Amino acid sequence: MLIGVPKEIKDNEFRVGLIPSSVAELVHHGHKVWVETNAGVGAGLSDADYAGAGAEIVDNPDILFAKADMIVKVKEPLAVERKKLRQGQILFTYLHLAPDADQTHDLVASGAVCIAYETVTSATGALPLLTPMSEVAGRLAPQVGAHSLEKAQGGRGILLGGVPGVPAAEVVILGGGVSGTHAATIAVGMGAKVTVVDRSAEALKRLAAQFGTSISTVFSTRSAIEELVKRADLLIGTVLVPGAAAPKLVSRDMVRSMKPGAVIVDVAIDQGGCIETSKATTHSNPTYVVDGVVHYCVANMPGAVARTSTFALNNVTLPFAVALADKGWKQALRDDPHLRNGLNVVDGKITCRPVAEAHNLAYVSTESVLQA
Ligand SMILES: NC(=O)C1=CN([C@@H]2O[C@H](COP(=O)(O)OP(=O)(O)OC[C@H]3O[C@@H](n4cnc5c(N)ncnc54)[C@H](O)[C@@H]3O)[C@@H](O)[C@H]2O)C=CC1
Ligand SMILES: CC(=O)C(=O)O
Ligand SMILES: [Mg+2]
Repeated sequence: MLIGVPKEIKDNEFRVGLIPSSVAELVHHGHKVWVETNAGVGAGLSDADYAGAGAEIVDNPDILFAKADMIVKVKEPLAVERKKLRQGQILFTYLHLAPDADQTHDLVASGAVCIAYETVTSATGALPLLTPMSEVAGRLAPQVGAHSLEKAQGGRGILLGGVPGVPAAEVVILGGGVSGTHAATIAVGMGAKVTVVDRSAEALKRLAAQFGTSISTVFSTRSAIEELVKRADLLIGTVLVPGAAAPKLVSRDMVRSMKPGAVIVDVAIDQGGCIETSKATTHSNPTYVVDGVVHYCVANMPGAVARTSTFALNNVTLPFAVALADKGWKQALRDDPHLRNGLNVVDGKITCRPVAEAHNLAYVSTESVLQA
């Protein structure tokens, strides 16, 4: 199989779909890999590194997209990339389709086989291809939140950890899954007073066992969130319903009730965000202010630490990329029910129920596609 790795073109996205050791693995399995010129340079990976691993360096992304049997990327294809996809071509990357009608329509129209990292599952019910990036984004959230709380950034002028004699900031984290847990780790480490909200009793129990009394855990209800949001200096949104648009847990009125200069970091923005006033921003222009509250809603936070993130992502994506390349997509999906859950769109059909529901489009089961 010919595998194509284009350079990411999203704003300040420096990650890359395959690292040289992944390329070497695929080449060892008898595949050809084309990597776009400078695709890895933002993650500290040169064209020479890729050539040394057996890749061919290709200047023109149009040719790479036109020829490759499988495209391996990081972020969702932007409109110009979507135009280059073709019937039957495999696209293996993050997609986040539920909040993105334009992308969904374009992928349906392309006829491509679109497998989303974020809906691949594991035997434990986790999302193994989302996990490492949720770890990264969770760990970044208190860091960018602390920066946004600085006066020059429009924030309240509060130091997350306080100092002796002056209280620490109040950090409220909505969602205590992967990203929320990692956000709590860093916020506690910075000395903040941390509360984590989740609707899962299991998640709350796990958090209490992990953090003891260094955080508070709260069951997710509207009134609990209303009270906590008012008190928060930094509100971090990390809730997820897999495949679906994020539930809007914080209304515009709740945002209005926040302290002037408080900060929201909506990590869940890639699934549409869990705060009514959130809209996606970029690393070039990461924040905006609504009702005196600074919003940070960057949808590709891990791109900021591209080297760490690229390696972490490849550790989990490589076995699936190899299976897709070795067996072809149909057999790979037949053999692995967890990879099968990654299929979102194929041959013009939507095979991820939450995505179909989000856009009021027909749902077709992956199993029926595989039988055809
Ligand atoms: N902005 C960015 O750059 C990045 C964003 N993400 C996003 O972060 C989000 C979180 O991902 P993970 O932590 O891996 O998910 P996860 O599934 O590990 O955790 C989500 C948590 O939200 C909880 N939850 C769901 N509905 C809730 C509700 N109504 N009230 C309270 N809690 C609720 C779940 O019980 C779960 O514990 C996802 O949307 C993911 O795509 C991940 C990486 C990078
Ligand atoms: C998960 C995701 O959206 C990211 O890593 O950018
Ligand atoms: Mg206010």
